Amino acid sequence: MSKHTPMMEQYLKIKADHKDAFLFFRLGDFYEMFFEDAISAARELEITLTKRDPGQKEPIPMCGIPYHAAENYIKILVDKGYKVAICEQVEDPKTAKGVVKREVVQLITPGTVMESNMLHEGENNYIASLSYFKDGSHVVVYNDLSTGENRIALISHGWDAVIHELYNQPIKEIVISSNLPEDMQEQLRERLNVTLSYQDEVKFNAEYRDLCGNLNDERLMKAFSRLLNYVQHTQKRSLDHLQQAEVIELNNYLSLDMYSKRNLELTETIIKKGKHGSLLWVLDKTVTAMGSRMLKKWLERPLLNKQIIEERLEVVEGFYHGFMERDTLREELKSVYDLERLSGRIAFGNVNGRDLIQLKQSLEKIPQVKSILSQFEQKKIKKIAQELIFPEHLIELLEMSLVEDPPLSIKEGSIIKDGYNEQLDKYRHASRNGKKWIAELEQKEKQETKIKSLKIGYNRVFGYYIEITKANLHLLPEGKYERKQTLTNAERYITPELKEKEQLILEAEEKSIDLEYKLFTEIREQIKEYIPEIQHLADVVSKIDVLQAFATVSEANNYKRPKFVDNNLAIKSGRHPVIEQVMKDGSFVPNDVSLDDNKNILLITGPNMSGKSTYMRQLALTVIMGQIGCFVPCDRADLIIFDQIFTRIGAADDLTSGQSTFMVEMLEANHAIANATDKSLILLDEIGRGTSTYDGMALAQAIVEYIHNNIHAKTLFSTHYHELTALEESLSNLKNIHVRAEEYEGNVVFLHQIKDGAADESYGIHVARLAELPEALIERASTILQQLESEDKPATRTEKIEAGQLSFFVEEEKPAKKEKGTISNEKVINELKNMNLFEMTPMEAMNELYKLQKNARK
Ligand SMILES: Nc1ncnc2c1ncn2[C@@H]1O[C@H](COP(=O)(O)OP(=O)(O)OP(=O)(O)O)[C@@H](O)[C@H]1O
Repeated sequence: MSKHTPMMEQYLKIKADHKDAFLFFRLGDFYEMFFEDAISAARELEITLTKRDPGQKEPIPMCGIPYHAAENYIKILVDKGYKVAICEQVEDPKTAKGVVKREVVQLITPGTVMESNMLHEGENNYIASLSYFKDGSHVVVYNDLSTGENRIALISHGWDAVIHELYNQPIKEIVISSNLPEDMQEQLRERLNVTLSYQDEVKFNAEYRDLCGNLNDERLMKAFSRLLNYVQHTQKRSLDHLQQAEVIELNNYLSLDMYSKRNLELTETIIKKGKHGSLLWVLDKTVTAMGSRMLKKWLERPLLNKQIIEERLEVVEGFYHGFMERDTLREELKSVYDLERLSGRIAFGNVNGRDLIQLKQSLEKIPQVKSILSQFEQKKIKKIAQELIFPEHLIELLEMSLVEDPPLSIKEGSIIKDGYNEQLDKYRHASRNGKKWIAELEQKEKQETKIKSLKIGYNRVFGYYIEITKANLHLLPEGKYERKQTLTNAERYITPELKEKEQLILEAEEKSIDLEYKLFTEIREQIKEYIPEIQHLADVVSKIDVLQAFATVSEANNYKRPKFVDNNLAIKSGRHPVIEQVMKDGSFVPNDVSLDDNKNILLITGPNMSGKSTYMRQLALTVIMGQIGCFVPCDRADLIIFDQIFTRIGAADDLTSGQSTFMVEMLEANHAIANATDKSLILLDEIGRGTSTYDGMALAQAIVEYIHNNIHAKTLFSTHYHELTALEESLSNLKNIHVRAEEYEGNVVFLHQIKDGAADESYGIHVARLAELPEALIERASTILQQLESEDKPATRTEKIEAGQLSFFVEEEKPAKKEKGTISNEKVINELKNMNLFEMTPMEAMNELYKLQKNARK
């Protein structure tokens, strides 16, 4: 015998199929949760935990929420990464025999929400699927259910590349096979902060054929099926708006690894994780939510194809010069609603009348947008105007059928226009006539009874009634009306005629509401046919919006159209697009950059805080802006099309990865070295500072040499190791530059100007003074510095290099700059004796050993 009631049995059975979701179990006007779900939901939603059958030996924990307020609670849970299974009563309780039948009608998960209050306007909400194949390749599918977008990428360079690809995308949930090794699952959870879902079935369903378009790789089809199977399993309804899968050819885009996406703060800042302060924040002058989403996608995938970049720049230039027309264009675009998400809701079946009016108003704007575009001189802009094809019949349909200001609900009538449907007109006529008859009756009765305050009212319980105040009751002839209700100050009456009319009016109203609902759903079905056209239109409008935004931001900040050249990168008076905005007062100091094949490594020295990292970042951001087709912050730019950007910049240490600062530094450097080509841009900021001086300097030098000799990538390398500036003599393609600072009355003045040659001083102590460290401490540091400088002992860094210590990493030994005394064998033995091996890193030990051996051989 089961210890549970039949309803509880039903609950447990359904819950068993939805173990990873909160089961919202419909009981009358509430969604109830039981057992563990109730305990967790009470905690997460801050609602009261109660007990079912409290008298029993083992009462069941329970909590509930009113069904009409469910959306807010679902949002809280989904935002926290949980899933919610909505279990409804699927038969009428009045006619049900035994326990009412219940079923899960929808599974709401972080990646599949459709409700607009759970989505961010300018951001996609992706659910992704990840599949791996025996040949070592992986396939990632991105789907945004709210817009219908489907995109697929094949990644053939192993697992790391998958993480780099997925990083920083607005993914809320990833569908994987339950066989994916646990450590990989862990990385997805930790690094990407997403909900993981499992779908092992990847069978290709014939229904998906249209969505697959021209996918011809079995791996892509399988991965896509994983996603579609899951989405269908969770949504259990029409997904007609899903668009044909588009393959992302990763080789067509500038590749930005995870570190660069983060370090360059393209779409969000490192610390606050917000848009404010990112490059997106500066560039986002779009006026539609669709445009804003497209801009973000462009920023994440800058182009490699010069022709497409030039086409975008061409349009931006056209918009740039036609500023009056651009202003008008922006105004018109502002009234175009989110066509992508509207079409998603149409297919999904959750649009209301207001959404459809927004659709109509947006479509009505298109002819104006078209006509403004055709006023621009630029041919490419005129061409875009022709791409704005919009379904005129749809406007007619919406115009004919819907009132201008429909209510939010689609079940209470007042949506459909008079004249659209004959039957509806008849019902409305009957109801209006009935109401007119009642108004006339009121006048007639007033005259007959001479009671001026007599009125006819209506309430849901008694229907229509005649109301007479107690003070006037004496004027009413006995038995004229039938008494229905007594109030403190009045009596309410009815008459058979009034009830007869009431019957007619109510019947007509009820029928017209039902009919309106039916007509509305029919209109919605008809609109579904237009979804591909609306989506195409949305795409073109988004593109126009992004390109006008580029022109707007370029004009406002005096950016210049870049020229793309093959070899010699030259930027005149370049600026950092974000910092110059933050500084606002125009005090940002512009700097030139020159990188050619003969001098493709710039070694940057200069005091702390002088602007080394800023200079490096500004180059990367300029390159990215150019390759997305935007003008760039400078007076003139000859840019090269880079295939990849690698960065190791700033203090953006990856605390979540559980790695030490130095390890992260090495990982990032290694990633660059392993993947960069001579078409890549590498930015390395103070490599080696995370370890002991010698280790750090040795590694820094070895890395520069490696890039110089083997990779030939354009590289910016900043360092505090002044000793490295000597490399200019041995590495022919390396050039020293420095950021200028001057000392004035004992203080350092940062000029933020880049000059040729190496910096002569480090000014570290001056910066410490700026940071207001105690004066006594600063003085002590100055004394120690003087001592160190005057001692000139073998341990000074310059000497280490000159003694050849670092040539362990160098194939060809550098000529020593100055003669320094050699170390005698006795000294070697003494040094060996004094060496404290337990306090040395392996690298330090190796360096020492090498040095000793070298000296012993002399
Ligand atoms: N070109 C410039 N014009 C005006 N201000 C600048 C410029 N470059 C940098 N700065 C200012 O100087 C500050 C420090 O810059 P940055 O972090 O690039 O210095 P750094 O040399 O890399 O310092 P550290 O060596 O300590 O990392 C920036 O936050 C910015 O406010």
